[in-house]
Amino acid sequence: MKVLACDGIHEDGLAMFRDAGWTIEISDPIKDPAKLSAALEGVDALLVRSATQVTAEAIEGAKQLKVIGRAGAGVDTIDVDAATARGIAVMNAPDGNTLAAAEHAISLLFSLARHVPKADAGMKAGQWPKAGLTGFELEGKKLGVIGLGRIGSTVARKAQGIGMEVAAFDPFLPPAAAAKGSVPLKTLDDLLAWADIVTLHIPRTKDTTNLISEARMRQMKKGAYLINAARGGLVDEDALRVVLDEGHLAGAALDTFATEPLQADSPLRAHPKLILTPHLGASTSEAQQAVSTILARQIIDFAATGAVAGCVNLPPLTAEAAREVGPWMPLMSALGRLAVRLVQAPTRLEITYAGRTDALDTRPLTRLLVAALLGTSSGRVTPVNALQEAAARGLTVAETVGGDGDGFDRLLKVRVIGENAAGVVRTREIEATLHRGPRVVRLDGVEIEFDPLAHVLLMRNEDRPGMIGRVGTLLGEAGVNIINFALGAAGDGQARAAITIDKPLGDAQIATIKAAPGILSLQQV
Ligand SMILES: NC(=O)c1ccc[n+]([C@@H]2O[C@H](COP(=O)([O-])OP(=O)(O)OC[C@H]3O[C@@H](n4cnc5c(N)ncnc54)[C@H](O)[C@@H]3O)[C@@H](O)[C@H]2O)c1
Ligand SMILES: O=C(O)CC[C@@H](O)C(=O)O
Repeated sequence: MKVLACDGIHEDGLAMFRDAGWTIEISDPIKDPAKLSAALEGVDALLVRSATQVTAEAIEGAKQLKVIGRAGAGVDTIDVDAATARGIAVMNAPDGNTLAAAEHAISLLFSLARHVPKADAGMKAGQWPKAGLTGFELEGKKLGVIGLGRIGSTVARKAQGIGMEVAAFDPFLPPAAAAKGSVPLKTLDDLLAWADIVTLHIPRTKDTTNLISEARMRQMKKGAYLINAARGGLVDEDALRVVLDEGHLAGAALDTFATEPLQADSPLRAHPKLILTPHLGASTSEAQQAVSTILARQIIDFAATGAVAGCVNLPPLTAEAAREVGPWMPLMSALGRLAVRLVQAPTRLEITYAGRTDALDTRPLTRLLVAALLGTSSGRVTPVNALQEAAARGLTVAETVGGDGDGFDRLLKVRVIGENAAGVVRTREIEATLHRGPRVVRLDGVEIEFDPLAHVLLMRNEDRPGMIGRVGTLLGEAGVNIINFALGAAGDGQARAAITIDKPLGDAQIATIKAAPGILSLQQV
């Protein structure tokens, strides 16, 4: 497995990849999508911070890429929709830099209150710039936090610690979290009108872009301050200069910008009421060590066991749950491939997990079966995009959990339904379990047992003596060994057989057996 690490990923995480046997390629930020696309050739996992933009174009041809890992929180630099459509998992490590980002926001708060950057610049320029740098005290001032998630709530706690009055706006906060928090919630309008300082801690999305528009800045108190250490594009930068010039806002501190790096000639750089830092929120050695190692653990485990943590486009699966579903995974893939051989172009798939299902997380199993079923025909389908692809291709997937295991500890029933070219609806049913490995135990209600991972011939024949011998002779003549011959009476004068063989048959050999008297159908799966 190979990882491409861009943007300066901390060595400790890279060492974990090396220890797990991965090959590592380290790169400076790759800004050109065509260059990134070329660099992704043969890469299984891409690691980025905020500099490398992972666009749809960049990952379009990345055949081997399985995971994009963001060593940090915001995934706005990654086209997650494009990654999902290509079946690529996107992971982040937001817990690793919460403290660093919160502390940086607090440092900007103090810098604004006490003019630290201006004082420092004046001193370095040979002045004694005391006059004009009178600040204000933070204790007793009102801090309005927009976004009370990991970073926002940490900022709130620290600001309360220095005696500030804190309130927040976060319409998406789960009610339980809102109820137990010590930070009162306000509407955005009320918060803007109430706060002496407003600090942003929300992701950049379609809905939050330019959230702090000129109109919103004008809702803030005259003489108030604004801090954006979350994401560029949340604040209208042109409007900010206008309200600062007019004196409506007294100052602002920005760590993040609509375009990064900020252009050398940006008018923001020269503004006397602005404090600027170059996206330093996560730049502590502790945070970089943490995000890199958290991400490495998540990606290594995902590749090795299927455990899913910190993934924005797959449901989580704990290591314990992954251990439980792990043995079922080869069976699911095999059943997906078998289902589509039985009914080509299916329109409906019904999966029932019966028997003991309490500890079984069925979501990854269903995704795996659907991925195998759809991936057989075309395109790159993985558990990440399986359900999306199913919907796009007109395949309805229904999952039922529970029901009688029919004597098995766990029994999996797969019904696959589709129409042939003549409009005839076909329904086939497979029942399978794990018993000394993957086992199909019934096919269309007939008890025949076989290993769906092996080379298998599925046969329908007239239920009369001599059939086994006839087929055995023909296979022997074809130089093929029979490993197992499972036969079951279908009750309609016909029998079903699953013949496990040691190597696949060629088309001509299949045609010869099919033509034998009494053989009604023969299919190699
Ligand atoms: N400057 C940096 O280096 C740096 C470092 C880390 C994170 N960040 C930024 O900080 C953001 C927040 O990180 P986090 O770990 O706290 O994320 P989080 O998901 O824990 O919290 C985000 C909060 O914002 C809320 N929210 C979403 N949309 C909102 C809206 N329109 N109005 C109000 N609240 C809204 C959510 O409900 C959530 O509670 C990240 O998305 C990232 O962009 C920046
Ligand atoms: O990697 C960085 O320096 C910034 C990361 C930060 O913006 C994040 O979203 O986690």
